[in-house]
Amino acid sequence: MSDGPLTDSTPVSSTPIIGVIGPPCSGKSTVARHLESLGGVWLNADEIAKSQLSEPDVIHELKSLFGDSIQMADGSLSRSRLADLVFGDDESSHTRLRQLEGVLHPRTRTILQSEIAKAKSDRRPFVILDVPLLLESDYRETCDEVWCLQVDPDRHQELLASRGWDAEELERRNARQWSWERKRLASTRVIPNNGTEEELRRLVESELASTLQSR
Ligand SMILES: CC(C)(COP(=O)(O)OP(=O)(O)OC[C@H]1O[C@@H](n2cnc3c(N)ncnc32)[C@H](O)[C@@H]1O)[C@@H](O)C(=O)NCCC(=O)NCCS
Ligand SMILES: Nc1ncnc2c1ncn2[C@@H]1O[C@H](COP(=O)(O)OP(=O)(O)OP(=O)(O)O)[C@@H](O)[C@H]1O
Repeated sequence: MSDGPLTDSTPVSSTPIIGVIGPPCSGKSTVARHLESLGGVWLNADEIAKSQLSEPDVIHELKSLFGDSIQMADGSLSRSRLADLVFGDDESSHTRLRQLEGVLHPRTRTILQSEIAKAKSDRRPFVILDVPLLLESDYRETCDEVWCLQVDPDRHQELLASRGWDAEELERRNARQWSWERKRLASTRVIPNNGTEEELRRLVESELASTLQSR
């Protein structure tokens, strides 16, 4: 492990951007959280997209697209109702997912780009770009490295269970993403996550050291 995060001597251009991708519920956020504890700036696209769902103009636009039933009594949008509308395997679900992405992705991209620019100007040691659809949304060229989580099927079932997801929930989301093989081919490192969190943390530290030393 290098002697700690890079200091202020980090030239602006050298803030490396590490993309983290992998199947749903495979450990991306766990990896990103540990990288953040090692000095990185964690940019979480899922959380940014979720935050947009409480913006009044987004609520208005999505209600006009999908109807009032997506809004709950407290005025917020129901993510589970939205998931049921967009993650089906019929053509109308595909259309609705494209409509939802059309509302959320441009906003998410603007925020991500602004946060990346800030991290560079602040000469932060590195940025973690935690974007499930990183490749599908053309962020590959933004990254200096892309780490792809790998999880064995049995282990994946355990992680899914800890989230309360069944195989069907995983499949309906997987079906709307690139295959794991295609993601691996576009990645610079594969991060197996088939052991304990401590083993994952140790692997993350050694891969980060390798990434920073190769700069
Ligand atoms: C439909 C929504 C409201 C469901 O919310 P929910 O809390 O159930 O899921 P959450 O947002 O935490 O996503 C969990 C996982 O689902 C998968 N997923 C989410 N959106 C998509 C999508 N558009 N295409 C494929 N997979 C997706 C990802 O693996 C993600 O990590 C939400 O997924 C959403 O708004 N998706 C559209 C915006 C988007 O594309 N987000 C991904 C950021 S790259
Ligand atoms: N090595 C591990 N040992 C035990 N639990 C783990 C391990 N890795 C991840 N988990 C747990 O599995 C669940 C999914 O992990 P995480 O949220 O990091 O996945 P994710 O890929 O970010 O999910 P999403 O697709 O929703 O973004 C979490 O409850 C997390 O605590």
